Amino acid sequence: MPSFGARLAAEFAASRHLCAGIDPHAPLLAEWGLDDSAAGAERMGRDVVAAAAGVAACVKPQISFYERFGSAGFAALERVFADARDAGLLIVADVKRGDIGSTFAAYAEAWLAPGSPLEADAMTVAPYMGFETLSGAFPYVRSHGKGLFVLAATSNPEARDVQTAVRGDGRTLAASMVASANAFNAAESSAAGDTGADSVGSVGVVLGATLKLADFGIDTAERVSPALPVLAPGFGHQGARIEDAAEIFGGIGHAVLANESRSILSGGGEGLAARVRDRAERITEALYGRS
Ligand SMILES: O=C(O)c1cc(=O)[nH]c(=O)n1[C@@H]1O[C@H](COP(=O)(O)O)[C@@H](O)[C@H]1O
Repeated sequence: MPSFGARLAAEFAASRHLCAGIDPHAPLLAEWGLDDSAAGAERMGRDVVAAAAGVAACVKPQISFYERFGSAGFAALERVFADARDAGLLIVADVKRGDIGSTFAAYAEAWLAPGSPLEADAMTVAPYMGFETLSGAFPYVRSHGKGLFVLAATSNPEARDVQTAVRGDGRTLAASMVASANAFNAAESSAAGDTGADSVGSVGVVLGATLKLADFGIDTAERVSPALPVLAPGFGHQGARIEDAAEIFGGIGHAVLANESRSILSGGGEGLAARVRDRAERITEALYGRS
């Protein structure tokens, strides 16, 4: 299995940078004429997968909306994942897990181990118990083509106080997560002898598109090798404009996955495919000046 970074690099080479969010909020299910149930959430998820196939780089199911329904929700999610795998879409499980190392390792097993019922390609992780607590996921990253997206500078306004806090070494908490992800990727690529100019790391960060990243101590002009994958939520409903992606992310924009969830899902199931295609074209145009 190629590394997650290599699989992302293939998506970027095909100019695919959209991450289609699967967030079955109750009001959206109602708008789609679906029940607020595991079956409704499954239908919406599978429809997003069908619309995103060949158009988006990945789908990002937000697990909370499935967890609401207990075991039925997880069974529904397994079928959404199966469709995504069949469609060749990368699956980013938005689980935002974080814990002491030994427990985190079990979360990593649940979401990243080959053959696990909920096997995804990458998961979102909360590093606020220490970046090193994430190490239980590293064997899946190293040997099974899996990836992580580490929360660094999140799109929500409440995050600012915590994530701009300055550590003893002078770095903001957000910038230290970026540095840790870059250091992991650099060490892995040199161990693997994969230092090509187009190489992409397997451990990325979450940077909200709603933010002025400089305020978080993040230097977007700094191009690193391997490239740092950036999962960028905040477009659409939270106010950031996909047209501004190049301006927001600067030199690190070429490895951005632009996520939109509610703005793609709202308006009912009918126009879904057109909305997904529209966002995919717009992000390509924003990053490359063409669609
Ligand atoms: O990790 C995430 O995906 C995430 C991080 C962040 O900083 N902000 C953020 O909104 N998200 C997720 O991205 C999605 C955004 O949804 P919309 O605002 O509807 O596009 C939700 O699933 C959030 O949980």
